[in-house]
Amino acid sequence: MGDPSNGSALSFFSDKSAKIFVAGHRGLVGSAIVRKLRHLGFTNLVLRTHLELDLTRQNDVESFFATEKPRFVILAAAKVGGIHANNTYPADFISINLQIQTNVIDSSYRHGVSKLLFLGSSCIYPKFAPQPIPEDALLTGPLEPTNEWYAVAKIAGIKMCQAYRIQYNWDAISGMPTNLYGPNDNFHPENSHVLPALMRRFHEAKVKGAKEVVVWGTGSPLREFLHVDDLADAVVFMMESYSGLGHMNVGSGKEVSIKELAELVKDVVGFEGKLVWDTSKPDGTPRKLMDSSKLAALGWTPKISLRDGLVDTYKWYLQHVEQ
Ligand SMILES: NC(=O)C1=CN([C@@H]2O[C@H](COP(=O)(O)OP(=O)(O)OC[C@H]3O[C@@H](n4cnc5c(N)ncnc54)[C@H](OP(=O)(O)O)[C@@H]3O)[C@@H](O)[C@H]2O)C=CC1
Ligand SMILES: C[C@H]1O[C@H](OP(=O)(O)OP(=O)(O)OC[C@H]2O[C@@H](n3cnc4c(=O)[nH]c(N)nc43)[C@H](O)[C@@H]2O)[C@@H](O)[C@@H](O)C1=O
Repeated sequence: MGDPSNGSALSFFSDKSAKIFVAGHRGLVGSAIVRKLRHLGFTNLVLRTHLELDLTRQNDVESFFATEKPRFVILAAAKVGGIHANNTYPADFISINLQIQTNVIDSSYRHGVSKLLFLGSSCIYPKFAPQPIPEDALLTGPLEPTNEWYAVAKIAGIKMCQAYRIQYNWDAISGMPTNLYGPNDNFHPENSHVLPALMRRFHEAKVKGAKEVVVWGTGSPLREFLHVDDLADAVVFMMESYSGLGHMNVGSGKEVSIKELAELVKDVVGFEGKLVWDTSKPDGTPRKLMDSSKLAALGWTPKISLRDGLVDTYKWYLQHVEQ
């Protein structure tokens, strides 16, 4: 067995015709990765919608890999949602995610994929982790209860990549993004994350001339936001430049309170009424700023400010979601 921290020396950028399976290509993250890969000149992307290939079905995933034999896999398919969805559908969040990632990681290995990147989330860390959160805070304390089922699945994904690297010297890496936003986000009123939920609510209130908008929780939790185009840039960067055993944090390094975020979204959307806080809704984890210095030391930094990213996302929302 070789050194599990080395993995493959194959360059991702050297062959733009290499077959790449981007799982979850219609989602927020997958669609940004596809945009980035196409922009870089990659020509051989293999893509399947959920309807065409349900990744929870082991036999179908197995046949897909046996037929398509991709060289690279970027796993951005998952059951995803905000605090309410995570808290309401714990069985879906743990079982669907465990199934998708187990099927895709194992079939990728067995069908000769050269390198796979698995995406987790900053919710893998303990609720009261040191801030900013270093990668080695993983499994040092209890999880935030509103998303522990999803977090346990994501931790299992990291460990599965590590186990396959250790046992088979296979190049599977994991990236842990912070809270993301951008084009193709989920703008569902209840099941989405805070940023798209507020953008929609403020927009609808502005259109209707409402006097106030309800925002969940106390407004005091702190969150770190990253535009999904920055994440896609980090993903291709890691595909080229990182082949290690440890998972890698991917954040903007900047945090805002939910109250500050709400004021910013309100301003970008142009809603002029007031905010009302519904404290019967959960705050979730009080703070989760990640320490992304490991990735920065390899040479990657984010480029899009929160305000610029919000303006860009609101333009997209007006063109694509608003009726
Ligand atoms: N959004 C965020 O703030 C964050 C996301 N992440 C991670 O990034 C990754 C992508 O998330 P995001 O883009 O936001 O999620 P989305 O919900 O926007 O997209 C998820 C994608 O997964 C696909 N999918 C879901 N279930 C299945 C299935 N059973 N079979 C096949 N495809 C399926 C969906 O396909 P279809 O469209 O065809 O239904 C969709 O394209 C996830 O691993 C998530 O944990 C990490 C941190 C933060
Ligand atoms: C990315 C991450 O996303 C989830 O964790 P979260 O960071 O808590 O995500 P959230 O965006 O849903 O909420 C952030 C904060 O914002 C507040 N908040 C206000 N008003 C609304 C609102 O209208 N909708 C939502 N969803 N939240 C609101 C809300 O009460 C909370 O204090 C994980 O489950 C997990 O999926 C994960 O990994």
